[in-house]
Amino acid sequence: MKGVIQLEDGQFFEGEASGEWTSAIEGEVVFYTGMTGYQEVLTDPSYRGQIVVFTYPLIGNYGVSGESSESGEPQVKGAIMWQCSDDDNHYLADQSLAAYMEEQNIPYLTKVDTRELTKAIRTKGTCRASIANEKTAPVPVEAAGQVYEVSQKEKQVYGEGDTHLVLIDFGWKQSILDELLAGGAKVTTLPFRDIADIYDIHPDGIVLSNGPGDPKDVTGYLPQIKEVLDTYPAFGICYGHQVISLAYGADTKKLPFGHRGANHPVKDKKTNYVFITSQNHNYVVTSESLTDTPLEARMIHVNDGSVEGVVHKSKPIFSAQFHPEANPGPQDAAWMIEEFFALVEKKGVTTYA
Ligand SMILES: NC(=O)CC[C@H](N)C(=O)O
Repeated sequence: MKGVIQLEDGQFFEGEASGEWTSAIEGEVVFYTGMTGYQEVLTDPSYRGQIVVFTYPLIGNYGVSGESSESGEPQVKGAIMWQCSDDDNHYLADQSLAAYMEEQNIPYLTKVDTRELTKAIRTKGTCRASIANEKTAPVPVEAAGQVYEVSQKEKQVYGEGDTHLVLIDFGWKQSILDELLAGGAKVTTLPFRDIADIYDIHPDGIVLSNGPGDPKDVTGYLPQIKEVLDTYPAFGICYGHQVISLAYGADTKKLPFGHRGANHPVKDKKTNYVFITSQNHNYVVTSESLTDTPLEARMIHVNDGSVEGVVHKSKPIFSAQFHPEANPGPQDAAWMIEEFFALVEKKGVTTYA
């Protein structure tokens, strides 16, 4: 059956639809360049409500496994691929990607020229798009507040380690929790709306999670978040990094088409090392806005010079715009999580060098 994705500016790309739809599926369209990691992308709460274009032509070649989801449900609104595999030959696979997409009711198009579509997004910038059986113009509204949908309602405790960390929930990924548990922590996940409860928990440190949409959606909570940051050692990942920066008075802006993939080079200004990172973000902290804050840019994206991580000049607080927990992607930045543990456990901060 025919399927069409149309962008806000009227450009459209035809392919095959995974179903017959009574109305168009709409969302912000973004592209992901990794060859692997499709299951993590589809289930990462940071992708909430987005339509993801996979630029690598064959998606799904190692199937879908119960172990690899980043949350309990698919988070994307839809997906665009050249080819979606109906094979699942990997020994850990439970089902093929095509079967998973159908079972989970994720609308998708195949046989779309994803390279051409990606070039259109790069030229026009991130925008809304619609997927339908016939050409349909998307309604040009800006979706907002997805972070309120994905941050869980109740706090929850995981693990029994001696180091107690609170994971501030803006829509945390399973692999961030897994890394903290693997490091030997007991982890309490706490919805950002309940951040004031942290003083009853008395953690050794806090991790601010990833999350969907614009970090300014949580502007009303920034004064409370700053007080908490002033009190506990903190590490921010992606959305968490943006929130730390906003809380200390820096600003964020939307990139023209974001960074999403598994091969983004980042330079650490402290050591001059460049490492390859997994990324998934639309927004960045603007470097000029850091000038009058107690933060400084430590990590820089090698391709476009944007801020990829900050460090507080006098407090034990640092952050990454990328994903040190990887999943999908390379684990070159895993040292940052070790560094955070060292900071919290006061063993003296190490570096990966
Ligand atoms: N992965 C994330 O946490 C994404 C952060 C934010 N939603 C952005 O797009 O920039």
